[in-house]
Amino acid sequence: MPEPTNIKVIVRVRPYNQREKEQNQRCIIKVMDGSSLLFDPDEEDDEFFYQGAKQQYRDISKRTNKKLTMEFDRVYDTDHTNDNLFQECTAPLVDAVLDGYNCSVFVYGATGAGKTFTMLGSENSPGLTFLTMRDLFDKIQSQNATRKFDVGVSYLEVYNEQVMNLLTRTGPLKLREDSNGVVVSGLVLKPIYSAEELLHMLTIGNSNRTQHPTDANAESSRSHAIFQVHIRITELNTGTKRSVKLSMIDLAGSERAASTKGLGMRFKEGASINKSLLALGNCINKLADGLKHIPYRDSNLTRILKDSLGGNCRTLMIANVSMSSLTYEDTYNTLKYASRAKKIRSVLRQNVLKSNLPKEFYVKKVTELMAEQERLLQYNKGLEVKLAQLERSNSSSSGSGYDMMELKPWYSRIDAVYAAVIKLQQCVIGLRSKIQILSYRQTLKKDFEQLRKVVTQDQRLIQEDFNLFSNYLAALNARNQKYTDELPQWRSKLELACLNLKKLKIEAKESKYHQILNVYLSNKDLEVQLSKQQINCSHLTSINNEQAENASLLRKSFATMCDVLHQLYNRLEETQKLTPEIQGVYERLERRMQFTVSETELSANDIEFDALLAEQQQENESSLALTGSAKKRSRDRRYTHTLTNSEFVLHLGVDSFEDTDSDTDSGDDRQKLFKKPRNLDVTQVISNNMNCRKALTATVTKSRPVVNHRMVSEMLSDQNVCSSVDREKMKQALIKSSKFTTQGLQRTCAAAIQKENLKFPSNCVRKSPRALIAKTLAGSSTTARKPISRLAGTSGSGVKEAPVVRINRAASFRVKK
Ligand SMILES: Nc1ncnc2c1ncn2[C@@H]1O[C@H](COP(=O)(O)OP(=O)(O)OP(=O)(O)O)[C@@H](O)[C@H]1O
Repeated sequence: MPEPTNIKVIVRVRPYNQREKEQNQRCIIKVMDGSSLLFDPDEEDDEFFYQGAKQQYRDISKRTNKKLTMEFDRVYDTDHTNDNLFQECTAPLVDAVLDGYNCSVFVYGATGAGKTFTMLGSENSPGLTFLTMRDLFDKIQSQNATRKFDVGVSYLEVYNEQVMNLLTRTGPLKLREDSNGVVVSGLVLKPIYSAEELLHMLTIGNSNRTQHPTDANAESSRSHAIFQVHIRITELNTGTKRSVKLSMIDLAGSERAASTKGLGMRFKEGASINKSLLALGNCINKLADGLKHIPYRDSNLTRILKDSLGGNCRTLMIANVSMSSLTYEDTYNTLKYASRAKKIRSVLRQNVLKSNLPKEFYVKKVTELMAEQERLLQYNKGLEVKLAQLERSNSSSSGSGYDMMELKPWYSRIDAVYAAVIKLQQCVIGLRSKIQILSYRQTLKKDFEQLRKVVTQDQRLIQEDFNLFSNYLAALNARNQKYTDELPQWRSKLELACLNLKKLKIEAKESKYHQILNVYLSNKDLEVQLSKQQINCSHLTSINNEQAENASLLRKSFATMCDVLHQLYNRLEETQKLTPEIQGVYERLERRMQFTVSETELSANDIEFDALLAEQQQENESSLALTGSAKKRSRDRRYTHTLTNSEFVLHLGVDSFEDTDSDTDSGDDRQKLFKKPRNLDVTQVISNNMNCRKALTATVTKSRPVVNHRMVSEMLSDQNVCSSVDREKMKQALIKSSKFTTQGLQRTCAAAIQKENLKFPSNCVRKSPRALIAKTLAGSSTTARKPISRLAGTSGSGVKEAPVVRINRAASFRVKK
């Protein structure tokens, strides 16, 4: 709020100077107390001497004393120092400046009255400007945490009505007026960051000030000096900005030309000074009288001081006077002006920078905020209504509402039962997996042992190794037995857990929360299924690794044995020691090896196997997504499928373990699914243990007789066999024998011919059996028929028995390998 205030006026009385002392002038100022003085008092010993004798009567030529008592805000006697003035008068102005008020201090008085001494002081006694600026910077430093200060200074002098920049010694500068008041054109503020810098600027300006000695003052300032500090204050928390200025003005001395005895330039200076001071006096008078029109424009000094005198400014006027009667008139004038100035009232307000935003912006903003407040109030009301509804529905747990507090115990019970089922299921399946793997190892070791016995000639070694083998086998047996013994115990625990689960499900069905609980139970069932799948998968991986390892070992051993065997066979043959028994063994061996299917058939198997895996995978995935009856139907389908592919199931050995959902699966089903692994023999292992493939190829091999039939027809065409009788017999015999592949059959025939007709090289049997047969037929029908008759079997039992073929074994084996 703007506050009306008066200019504060203080009077400072300086002591006598040397000249005054010498002239023994009387004291015209008597300081009565801190705020009043008596101008031109009566002299205490006002004695009148005439011709050296004291007279009883007063000197009638002497002027009567004025004895004017004057009141000011403060009167400082001669013994007061600059520091006293600072503490009492300008220090409070510093606080006012930092509060956002413009402040001015100006000194007024006759030349030599002590204005410069008061404002600038001396080395020993710094003046008000120095003390005030130092205090200002101290206070700025102490407020740096909450406010930002931008400080700039200017130092001007008005000399002979010209405005000069004392800091840059430039000018004259022009004055103009704008909305902010009087502005000095071209004046650039000097930014200041420390008190020292500021005082340095002050010193520079003082040194540039125009001074000339006068009769009244040896260092008389002939200009008005205006030192201004401009401060922009930014409140860091609110961002509010203020722009203030503190002006320290040292006026040139008011003087009478007579007293200064100025001539020429000095006279002109004096006239100019007097003109500006006269204008100042006029302004003060009119301001004191409360007139509206103030003639500030009468001089540059009053234009510059416009703010300080009648504007928004807290102003301190220091009237400097001498106590000597030598400056009687000047002192009287000074005191009169000071008294007048005391009556000037100004209206103060804090300087807060105006925002550039238009009023409409704030109106709009306020409207928006009010609308937002209204919206939030409505929203709040809505929330309160919803909260009340929720509280009501919570308190009444009837109807479709449910109470979590009641459901929690259900969830806890279900979780506990399912956790037990999953854990026990893991134990049972894990045990079975171990038993199966151990059984497999036992069987395999036994088979190996038998084979080793056959091939090892050193009986002593056999005995030693047999002991080791027996120990190993016994250890396997013991472990297997341990697991087998433990299994029933775990199975019964699992069954008990399944029973508990079943009871819990029935209980849940009868509960009022059955819908929620059913969903929860279904999820839990899926968790059980998932756990089972994971254990199965892990078992399959381990058993598959073991089998693959053994298969590799056996394959290598068998290859070596075949080589040895066929070398022995050749030796026997060469030495005519080949007996029908040995040949029969070979025959059986070859038959066993003929489980290998053709490339085409393998591809077909692969495709079917992949399709089956894909189907299985799909079912697994869909079973996870199914719940309730849909899941049950899906499971039934899967079990049916598994049973129809029993070979596949057997190979995996662990496909079906107990199903926890025992109310949907019969015990028989489980029994069927729970088969022990097959007792594997050597040939099964050689076939890479892919019994599952064999099972899957069963459907493919069904078409084999058709293939063979076509092959045999082709083979026994007119081109190959001349006699229709032989052809028919051979055809029948070969049709019965479904063990030959197309190429195998041709080679068999070719080998038989080659055996009988040694002129044919043996490699023809392998490379071009068909050509060999054709050549034979073309060369000699009897020669060609000879092996054929043998092939057809002369005993008459050829149809029932497998044809006895004298095969070139080496060629045959080479082909197979
Ligand atoms: N209060 C004081 N105590 C002691 N000496 C003072 C005091 N005031 C002024 N003087 C002395 O009086 C002399 C004149 O003072 P100063 O120069 O301040 O006068 P002035 O008013 O500035 O004169 P001008 O207007 O001519 O510049 C100086 O020598 C100064 O030291």
